[in-house]
Amino acid sequence: MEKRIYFFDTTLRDGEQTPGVSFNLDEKVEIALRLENLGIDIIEAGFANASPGDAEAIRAVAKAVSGPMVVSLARTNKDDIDAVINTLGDIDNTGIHIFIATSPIHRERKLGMTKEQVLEKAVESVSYAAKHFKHIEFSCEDATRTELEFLSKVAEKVVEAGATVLNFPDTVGYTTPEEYTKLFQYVLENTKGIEKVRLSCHCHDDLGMALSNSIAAIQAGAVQVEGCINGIGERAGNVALEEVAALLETRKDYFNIQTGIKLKEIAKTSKLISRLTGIAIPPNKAVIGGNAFSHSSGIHQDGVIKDKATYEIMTPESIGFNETKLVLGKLSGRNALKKRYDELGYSVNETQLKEIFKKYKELADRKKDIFDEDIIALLETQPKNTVPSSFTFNDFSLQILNHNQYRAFVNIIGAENTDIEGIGDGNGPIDAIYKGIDSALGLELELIDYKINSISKGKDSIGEVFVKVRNNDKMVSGRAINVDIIVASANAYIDAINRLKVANVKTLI
Ligand SMILES: CC(=O)SCCNC(=O)CCNC(=O)[C@H](O)C(C)(C)COP(=O)(O)OP(=O)(O)OC[C@H]1O[C@@H](n2cnc3c(N)ncnc32)[C@H](O)[C@@H]1OP(=O)(O)O
Ligand SMILES: CC(C)C(=O)C(=O)O
Repeated sequence: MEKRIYFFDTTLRDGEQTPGVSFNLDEKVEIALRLENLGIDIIEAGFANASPGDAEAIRAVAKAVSGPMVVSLARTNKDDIDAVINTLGDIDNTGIHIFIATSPIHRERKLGMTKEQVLEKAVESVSYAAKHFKHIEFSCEDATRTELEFLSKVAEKVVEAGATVLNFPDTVGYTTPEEYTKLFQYVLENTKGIEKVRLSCHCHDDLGMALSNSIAAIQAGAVQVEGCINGIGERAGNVALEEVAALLETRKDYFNIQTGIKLKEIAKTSKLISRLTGIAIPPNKAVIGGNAFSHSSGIHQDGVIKDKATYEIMTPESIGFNETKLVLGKLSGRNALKKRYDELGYSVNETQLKEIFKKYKELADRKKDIFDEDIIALLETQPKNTVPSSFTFNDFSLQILNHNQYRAFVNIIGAENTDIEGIGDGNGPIDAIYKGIDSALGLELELIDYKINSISKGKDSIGEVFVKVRNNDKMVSGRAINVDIIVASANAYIDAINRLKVANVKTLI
C-alpha cells in the first residue's frame, strides 16, 4: 500500500539560523503562503521565545495560512513553552515543538545535566504543553549520537506524557543511512506506545548526507521529513525539501510513497527563498539549480533533441521551470547549432551548416559564452552575403616603438595563394595595421569612417567593425567580426578593399 509522508518545513526556523539570514514578519508571511501553495503539511514558523518580533511573526503566519499546521520551537522550560502558548494557543491548527539534547556530549558539556535530569525535563515540559496543545512534537536533539537505550527511554516517557510526534534529529549531520535506519528500527522495536505517534527525521548536511539519511529514515519508518527549501539552515544546512519531494515523485516506482507536495510550485518557492535570504542558488544544485535542465555537450544535446528522456529524468515543467535549455558552447555539436538557428527563425542548409560549424568551433575555442547574437553574426558573415574575396588577411605582429607609436607587420594572402607582406607605422595598432595593408597592396586609401560594436555580452564578446574607405572617387564599406578587435578591424578593411576591387577591378590588379 502507498505510504503518505508529511512534509515539515523549517525554513522559517532552522532556515533562519543560516548565518546572515533574518526574516521580518511580512517576509515570514509571504514565505508561509508560498509553502502553503507548495503543499507543505507543517510549517515551523520560528522560536517564539527568541524575540517578541519572532513571536509576532509566528502568530501572523498562523493567522495567514489555512492549510498547513503552524508550530513554534521551545526548549524544555516553562518560559519557552509559555511563549508558544501566548503566541499560538488560541489559534486553530497549531502546535508546539519541544526539544532537549539527549547525547552524552550535549548532556554533559552543554546542559550540565544527567540522563535523569534530561528525562525529567522532557517529561515535565511535554506534560505541561499537553494542557494547551493537541499537537506536540518532541525532538531528542543530537539523537544520532545518543545511546539507543536512553533514546528509547526518553521516547517512551514523552509519548506517555502526551507527545504526538517523535523526532530523532541528526543535529550535526553525523550519521550514515545504515546507522540512521538502525536507530529507527531500534526505537520502533523497543519503545512502548510508539505505534501511537508519528516518527520524524530531521537531517543536517554537514557531510553531504542529509538526503540519503532522510530517505533511509523514511524507509525505516519515519512518516514525517523535516527540512528547508534550498537546503538552508544552521551550518551546512538542512536537507533540501525540494530534493526529497522530487526524489520521491521521480522514483515513485521504487519508493511507492505519496506526498502532498505540488512539484510545479518548487521553482517559485525556491526563487522566493533565494531572493529573501540573498543566497544565490548554485547552478549545479539538484532540482533547482540553473543547470539542472541545461545540456551543454553535443552528444547529450543530440540525445535531448531526439528524445528529452535520454538525459532528463524529470521535466523542467514538472518543477515549475520554463523549459529544457541547450547551452551552446565549445562542446556543442551540429544538431544543437541547427536547432538554435531554427528556433531563432533562420533556415540553414546542410552545406551552410558545415561551413558555419567550423567557424563556430573556432569561436567557441576563444569565447566562454556563445550568445544568439554570436551565432547570428556567424551566419550573416557567410560568403553568400559578402563579396568573393581576393585578399585574405592572414597574420600580423605589432611592435610598440615608443609612446603611442606602433609598427605593424602584416601578411595577406592574395590570388593563387601568394604571400603579400607589408609594414606600417601608426599612432595606434589599428592605424599601423591599416598602413601596413596599404603598403602591402600598394594603396593609399582614405579611411572615411570606422565603427566598432560589441555583438553580445561579456569582456570576450565578438567585436563587429564597420569601415568606410575611399580610393580616388570610389567609396565602399567593409564589415567583419572577430573576438579579437584588431583582427576584426583588419578584416573589415580587407573586406572593403575586396569590394573596391569588384567596383574597380582594373585599378587594383
Ligand atoms: C538544534 C537547534 O537548532 S536548537 C534551536 C536553536 N535556535 C536558537 O537558539 C535560536 C533562538 N535562540 C535565542 O534567541 C536564544 O538562544 C534564547 C532566547 C532561546 C536563549 O537565550 P539565553 O537565555 O540568553 O541563553 P543562551 O542562548 O545564551 O544559552 C542557551 C541556554 O539554554 C539551555 N538550553 C539549551 N537547550 C535547551 C533545552 N532544549 N531545554 C532547556 N534548556 C536548554 C542551555 O544550556 C543554556 O542554558 P544556560 O544559560 O543555563 O547555560
Ligand atoms: C530542534 C531540532 C529539531 C533541531 O533543529 C536539530 O536537532 O537540528
